[in-house]
Amino acid sequence: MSGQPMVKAENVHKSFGRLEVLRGIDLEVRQGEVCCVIGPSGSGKSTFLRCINHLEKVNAGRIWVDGDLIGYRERGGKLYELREKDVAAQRRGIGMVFQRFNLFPHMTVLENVMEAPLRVRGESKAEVRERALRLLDRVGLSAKVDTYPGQCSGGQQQRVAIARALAMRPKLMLFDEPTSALDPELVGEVLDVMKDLAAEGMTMIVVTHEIGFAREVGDSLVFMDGGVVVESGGPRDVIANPRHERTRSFLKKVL
Ligand SMILES: Nc1ncnc2c1ncn2[C@@H]1O[C@H](COP(=O)(O)OP(=O)(O)OP(=O)(O)O)[C@@H](O)[C@H]1O
Repeated sequence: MSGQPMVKAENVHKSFGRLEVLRGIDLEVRQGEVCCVIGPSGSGKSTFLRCINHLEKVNAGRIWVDGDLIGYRERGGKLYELREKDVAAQRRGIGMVFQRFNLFPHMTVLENVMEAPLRVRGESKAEVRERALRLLDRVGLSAKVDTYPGQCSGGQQQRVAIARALAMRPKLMLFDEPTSALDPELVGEVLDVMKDLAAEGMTMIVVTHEIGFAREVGDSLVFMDGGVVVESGGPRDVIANPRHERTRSFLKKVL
């Protein structure tokens, strides 16, 4: 395992107007680690994920992904914001899966997975197509490649969204409550795909309410509340022996 963390966040602050949402987040995620993030609604989990790929700009603090400072260039102790095309290049290395799948409804499943690589890379259509088909096979959707998102279940659409993110060959995957919008019977099929990804060594940060998944698949568990990391550690440890009262009372509600 390399010495450099895949993700390093240092004293990250983010406010929306007067609302201070992140109040000094520190976090390190190693290469190949599955880091699960839990916490009450409004604690800043989504905002933190969005800061990692610069969908939100931090007000203070820094985030590095694979050694790259996200959104900024540092020179002479000062930070300069990167140009949009450089931010876009950084984002290509970071796959994100949202609660709502946001697929293009007028494109087939296969076209959805091919869209981004065709738009940004100099690969041939045949290469992109082959990779997209392989990824759709991997998420169990070979039979659905020529259908439209509207003809797929929520679980299938979310698996397409995962394949779409993987099509950019990310080094890091961010999941923002990927199963919260699904009917309960469809949750397992999405979690299984994520489990496989984890087993293949993908570095993942997963905001989730699925405590079972965090316990079983997570290498680390982070409990956020009020815009700070209240505690973190091995998932089984944090779940069985929370050190803080806030973690204890949150877990009591969700377990
Ligand atoms: N673009 C925005 N503008 C203003 N307020 C925002 C914005 N994005 C998030 N917020 C506010 O920031 C706070 C934290 O939101 P965030 O979505 O990060 O929390 P969360 O922990 O992910 O919650 P949940 O579990 O409900 O998704 C909330 O009060 C939310 O209303």
